[in-house]
Amino acid sequence: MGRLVEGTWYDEWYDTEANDGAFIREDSGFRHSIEPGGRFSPDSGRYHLYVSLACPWAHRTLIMRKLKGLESHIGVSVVHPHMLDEGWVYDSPEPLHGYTHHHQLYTRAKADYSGRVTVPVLWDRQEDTIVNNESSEIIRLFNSAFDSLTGNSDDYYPQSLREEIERLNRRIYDEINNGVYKAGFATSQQAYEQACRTLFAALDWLEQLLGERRYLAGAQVTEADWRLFTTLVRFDPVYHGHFKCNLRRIEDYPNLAGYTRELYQWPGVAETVDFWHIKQHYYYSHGMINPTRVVPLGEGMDLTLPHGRS
Ligand SMILES: N[C@@H](CCC(=O)N[C@@H](CS)C(=O)NCC(=O)O)C(=O)O
Repeated sequence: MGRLVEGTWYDEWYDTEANDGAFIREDSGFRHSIEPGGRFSPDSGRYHLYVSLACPWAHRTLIMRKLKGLESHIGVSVVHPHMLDEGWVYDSPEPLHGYTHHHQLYTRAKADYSGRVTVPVLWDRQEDTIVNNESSEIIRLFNSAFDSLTGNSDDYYPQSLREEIERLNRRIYDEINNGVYKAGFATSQQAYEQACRTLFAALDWLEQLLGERRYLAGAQVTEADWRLFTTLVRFDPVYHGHFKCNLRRIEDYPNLAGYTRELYQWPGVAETVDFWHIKQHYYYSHGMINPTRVVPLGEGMDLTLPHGRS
């Protein structure tokens, strides 16, 4: 774990001291768009996606790449699950530049880059730079920018539901997606308890909502569901133990459990879920939380059982 400061790599853990033990996530640094006729146009083979199979943010982009039929148009490289003092690394050199370290991509894009070095990264081969490293924006690019290329016009961010999706995303991001990290990375009792209680209040809210609606925004699956799914699928095997989010398991929530199973069983989605990477990454990488780096055996609930939602 570390960061770049003016293009030089420094090994350091998150600084929570300045914030009374609370973890505060840094904003992503590259935020370009892809549009026909723009600087970055939606061409086949032009873009490459760098991901971790463990990372819930990167996982969103893999799901959207799959659902939108982009696999033959956008290549993928996967980092090793252990993120240690050199940050994310590649088992074998990545195909575009032969780099072994993910931070080399950041300094390739910006020689004096300062900030965290995260996945996912969407890379442009043509300009040899990072288009975007913010998953919430990458999934929206995937949702619509390449439709004329793929002929796939499935819409996970439909105009008529945008307001509701944004409302859901805001609370789910803050209290659940990022909420598990706030609980897990907290270094004071108070910061942990606050994050943990807020997280479970939000899960209780969703349990009720999913008793009234098939999917979060109503009758159709939207990006809000996929953004939530990548946290839910990691919850019982990792966040419940490793991040101390242990007031309840997802399996203890009938609606959330069925919903997680349904989304896992959605065509193409199970192939994007890799529990070996997920467990290895969290339990092995965070030495300050799990100093022995022993990885537990359990994988949480059986996601292949009938989901029972209709
Ligand atoms: N806001 C970013 C967050 C991405 C993120 O934090 N990824 C984690 C992996 S789960 C990472 O690469 N962390 C490395 C670090 O913080 O140094 C997004 O959603 O794309």
